[in-house]
Amino acid sequence: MQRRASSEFAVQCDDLSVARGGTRVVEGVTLRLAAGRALAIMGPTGAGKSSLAALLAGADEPGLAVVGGSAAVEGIPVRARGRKQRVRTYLTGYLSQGAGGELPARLTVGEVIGEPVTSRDRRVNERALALRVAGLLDELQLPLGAAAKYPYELSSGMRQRVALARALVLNPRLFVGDDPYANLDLEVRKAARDSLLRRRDEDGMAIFVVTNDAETVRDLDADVLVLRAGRPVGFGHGTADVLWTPDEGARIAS
Ligand SMILES: Nc1ncnc2c1ncn2[C@@H]1O[C@H](COP(=O)(O)OP(=O)(O)OP(=O)(O)O)[C@@H](O)[C@H]1O
Repeated sequence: MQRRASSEFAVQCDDLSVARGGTRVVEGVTLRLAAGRALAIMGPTGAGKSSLAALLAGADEPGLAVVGGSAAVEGIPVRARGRKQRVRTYLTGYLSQGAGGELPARLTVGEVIGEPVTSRDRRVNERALALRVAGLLDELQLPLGAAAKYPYELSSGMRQRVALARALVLNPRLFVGDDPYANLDLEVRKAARDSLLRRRDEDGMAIFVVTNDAETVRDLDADVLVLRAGRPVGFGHGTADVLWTPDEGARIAS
């Protein structure tokens, strides 16, 4: 598939509202994420963080829909269907919440990682793909031999890294990661972080993460948007200088 020129913003939402199964779970979110930058969505459980991430990543979930305002990824509206939708999902790497536990059981790890490529292009150069998969395994500190194994043969931390490799295999313009370091111990977490940062700094990949971990925010030098019950209640750069909406400011001070 042809790559398009990157647009000014990897993600642009204006007064966006999102419903899941008919219930509004995100209300009135306006945000910008530029190429080469990172944005962290924070907030308590049920705030709508995963719903927003899934919508922007183009998750295949029938009940998830824009019900107000607009959102675009790399300039392509998320409401667009057909070819535009395919291009948008091609440009986006998505690591969903719990992705490591939901890898296709019947594929080998090599096939799992390569699937975003093989499912889009049947005439793939197998050798080039095998090299790309091997490069990702190495980068994420997985043994080369893991490519021939099945997901159930790996630890949960290894499966999480396989899911991350799969999200990165198409060299996305936007990475959407929902709790990306779940199940990773400190050492491999550093490898995962370095892969994200290298793509951000060298290729201009934008990073959109759902996390409540201040260290992750600091590592990524991320802007922060805090959601509560679907509504934006705080915004800032890093966790130290978040500007709160008046209601939330009073709530936090009290
Ligand atoms: N698959 C689903 N179908 C319908 N409603 C859902 C689904 N998943 C989540 N919800 C609902 O959507 C709302 C927002 O949930 P969401 O998972 O987006 O929040 P979250 O901030 O990511 O929470 P958490 O930190 O617990 O993952 C919640 O009320 C939740 O019950």
